[in-house]
Amino acid sequence: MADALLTVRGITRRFGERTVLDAVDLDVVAGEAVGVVGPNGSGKSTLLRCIVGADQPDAGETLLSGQQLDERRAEVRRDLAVVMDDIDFFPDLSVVEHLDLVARAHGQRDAEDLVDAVLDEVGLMQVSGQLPSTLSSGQRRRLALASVFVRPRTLLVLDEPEQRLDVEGVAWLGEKLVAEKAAGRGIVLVSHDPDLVAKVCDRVVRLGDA
Ligand SMILES: Nc1ncnc2c1ncn2[C@@H]1O[C@H](COP(=O)(O)OP(=O)(O)OP(=O)(O)O)[C@@H](O)[C@H]1O
Repeated sequence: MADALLTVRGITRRFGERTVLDAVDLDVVAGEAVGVVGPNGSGKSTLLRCIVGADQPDAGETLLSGQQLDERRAEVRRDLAVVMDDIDFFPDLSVVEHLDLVARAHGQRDAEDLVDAVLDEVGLMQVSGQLPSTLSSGQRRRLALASVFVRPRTLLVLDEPEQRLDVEGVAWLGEKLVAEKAAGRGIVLVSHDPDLVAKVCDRVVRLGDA
């Protein structure tokens, strides 16, 4: 059995009387992508929030590489790359400065070359000197994705990463995520794009069928 990067057991989340997640299990091993799909309101984002520690489940546990998630530990933060809702950017740091900050804060060697390569890959080179407030919504999404690809990562947790990307952007994202798997990384992908899920995911967990 390959290394278990993520083990989710019995995650249950209730809001008032409503049980949104009822004992959900999910495993991701190295080099594997698991899709999480289901209709609006079925609990996909809630599940991801529980996995990354942004929300507290009523029951169940999440293990990263066999250990409880503790975001205070630098090695845990290094392993886990997350793109959820729009991330907040520093209003006074340019695109390249954001990526440089993320790469250096995570101790990446050759940060400058890495940032250059990712800027090129995500199509932000031309706007690299601009502030986030001057980017289009799709460009801001690309910046959020670029932030993941300039940092170390073992497990990617992505909530609708294709949002607001153009057709070429979604095609690029699919190729990139397949390459991430080939590099031995694990992926949890929430998406409403069936083609992206089919291209990237080895298995699918469906929520909201109860
Ligand atoms: N903090 C909260 N308080 C009350 N209800 C909440 C809270 N967070 C989520 N919910 C409810 O839980 C349900 C699941 O929400 P969630 O955002 O996980 O759905 P989703 O599957 O990601 O939906 P979408 O496809 O629209 O993104 C929704 O009915 C939502 O209203």
